[in-house]
Amino acid sequence: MQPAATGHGHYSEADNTTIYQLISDLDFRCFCMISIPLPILDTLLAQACGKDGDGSQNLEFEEFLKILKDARSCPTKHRAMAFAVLQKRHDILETSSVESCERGGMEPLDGEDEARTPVTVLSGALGAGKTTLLRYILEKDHGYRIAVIQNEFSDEMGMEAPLFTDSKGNTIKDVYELPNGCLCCSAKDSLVGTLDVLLEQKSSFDYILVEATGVADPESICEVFWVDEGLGSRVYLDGVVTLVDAYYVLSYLGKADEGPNGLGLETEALKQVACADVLVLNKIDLVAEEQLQRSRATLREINPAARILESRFAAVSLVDILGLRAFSRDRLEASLQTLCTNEVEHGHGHSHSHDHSHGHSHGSDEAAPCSQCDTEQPIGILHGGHGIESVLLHGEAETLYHPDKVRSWLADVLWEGSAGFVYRCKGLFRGPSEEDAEASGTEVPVAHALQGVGKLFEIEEAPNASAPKSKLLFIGRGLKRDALSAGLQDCEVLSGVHKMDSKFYGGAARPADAAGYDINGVLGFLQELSGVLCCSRHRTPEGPLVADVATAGPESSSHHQDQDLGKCKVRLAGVRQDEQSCGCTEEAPSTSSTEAPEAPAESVTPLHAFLDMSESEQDHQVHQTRSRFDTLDNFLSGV
Ligand SMILES: Nc1nc2c(ncn2[C@@H]2O[C@H](COP(=O)(O)OP(=O)(O)OP(=O)(O)O)[C@@H](O)[C@H]2O)c(=O)[nH]1
Repeated sequence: MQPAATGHGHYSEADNTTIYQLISDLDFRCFCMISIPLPILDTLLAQACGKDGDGSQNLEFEEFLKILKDARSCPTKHRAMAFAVLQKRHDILETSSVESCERGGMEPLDGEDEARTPVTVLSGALGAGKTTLLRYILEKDHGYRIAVIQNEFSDEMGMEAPLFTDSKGNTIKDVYELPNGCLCCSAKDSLVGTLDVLLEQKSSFDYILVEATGVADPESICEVFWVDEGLGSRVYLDGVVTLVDAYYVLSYLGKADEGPNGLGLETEALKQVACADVLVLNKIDLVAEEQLQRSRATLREINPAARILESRFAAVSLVDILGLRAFSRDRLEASLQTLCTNEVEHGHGHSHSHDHSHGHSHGSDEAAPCSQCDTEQPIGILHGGHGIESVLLHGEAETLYHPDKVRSWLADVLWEGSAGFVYRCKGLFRGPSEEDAEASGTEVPVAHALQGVGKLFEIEEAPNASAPKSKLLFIGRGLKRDALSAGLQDCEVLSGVHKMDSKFYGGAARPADAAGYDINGVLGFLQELSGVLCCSRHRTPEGPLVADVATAGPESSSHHQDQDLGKCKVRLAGVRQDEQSCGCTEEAPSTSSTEAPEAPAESVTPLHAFLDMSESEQDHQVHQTRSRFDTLDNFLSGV
């Protein structure tokens, strides 16, 4: 198959008849790496669908068609995430853990709530009191008709399915036990299946409680509700309630000091705390007040945004754990208000840490604003000796953040781990509305709500929330606060420039500023990555350079058969402006519209140079380059 390019460095406008051919020969992984402008996606889809009838497609083709449809069905603002879907499908990343951000419906949207059933996930370490809480809930007169999904980790550990009764002593029939396996692993499919079955007979209940095993990773469970589009239209995650055994909590969580290599159950326990919306510190009858205080402080350190309740035999007020709408945009405000921070100069790398376990605690039932931290500073770091930290980023009152840039940045943070391991993130930030950002960039700031669990996140406008200052909270392990701070700073809407140029440059003044490389570098990179590009380029009347990346195809599909992340890294590194070998220049080239782009003589960072770097330097380089690549995505999608 011959590419559409007419020769080295000579490109023609995309020829629709060849697009499908080109793309179908592409290594999908290469394809995934490229942001595809929507019109191109349409063309691809049309071409692919046109191919439908001729009986020549195979399984791979059908998969490809589905990918295209998925990508196309994403609203424009989610397109970047559609590519994550592609990535996921084809396991592009080493970790195989890039997850789709296609939200299945985690957050109850206005007007949709009634049609959907709330789900509360009960998590907590082994023996912390989950079943006790479940029983307590079911026996209360709460007005909900609750269905229960339980999960036992193994037959050996599993007992007879316990009998649950309601407030009138009647046996509850809607109790479903999932087969062997941990909910976050092998039993995940069973959970989806069980929910499907349950939802078929929705008339008998209006609330679902899922009790996870003590070793379940809550992130993975939340994904079920977030990622599964079919489910998401019928259920929403109301909140994650984590039971904590007051007797064991300190020793349990303290063990995580052993570091990432010593991960055992304590890591899951930490995650369960980190991901919680509500923490129930149970079994307080077994501990002295002093231990209780330290436990509260520890929990507060790990998850400063969660509400902490205390209980004996899980007796808590049900309004504090059910019907939380914890992922609701409008609830974010209140949850963020409880956070206090300490000082780090925004963007200047000057930092202090601050251990909240000393001097003051926040009380048990509600985190009141902290008197010691009432002067809000740009970044707050809260951490103790358990290895989990929280970083709270603050924006200046007048600073706006571009939602698409924030998405790209978060994709990098959550999927690439560029700023540590983030278990949970949430926040509100001020920025132009999506509409404004996509159109002319006229800014009428609105609040945008961020919710993230594990690698999944969602950003939505939150018109009802007031965000006088942007606040983003990250909870995780090994968080790099400077990287987080710098990343957020990169998302700022630059005054005066954004309005004029954001459509093309994602807020930066010039292409070189926006992406850190010029179009020759871009083309060289894409060419190297994917073979040959069909491109045209021209200058707009205002002067900026616009590239139409129509499609890309390899010289031969086998060329990329063995492409793995390592090689992608090298190729990605090839577009770095500071890599002389990539041929990039800082200024936008002055080539006229009729000129074909010159492919750089050497578009790849020499492998030996890359390999000679330390792992952290490599990661840094890849991170840098990926950010630029994301900016390139913005750039191209604005064309
Ligand atoms: N003293 C005391 N015991 C409690 C309390 N809450 C629960 N228990 C007991 O702790 C034990 C474990 O409680 P469960 O509710 O089964 O704990 P679980 O989290 O469901 O346990 P797994 O399913 O094994 O993960 C039971 O014997 C409970 O009666 C409490 O507040 N105080």
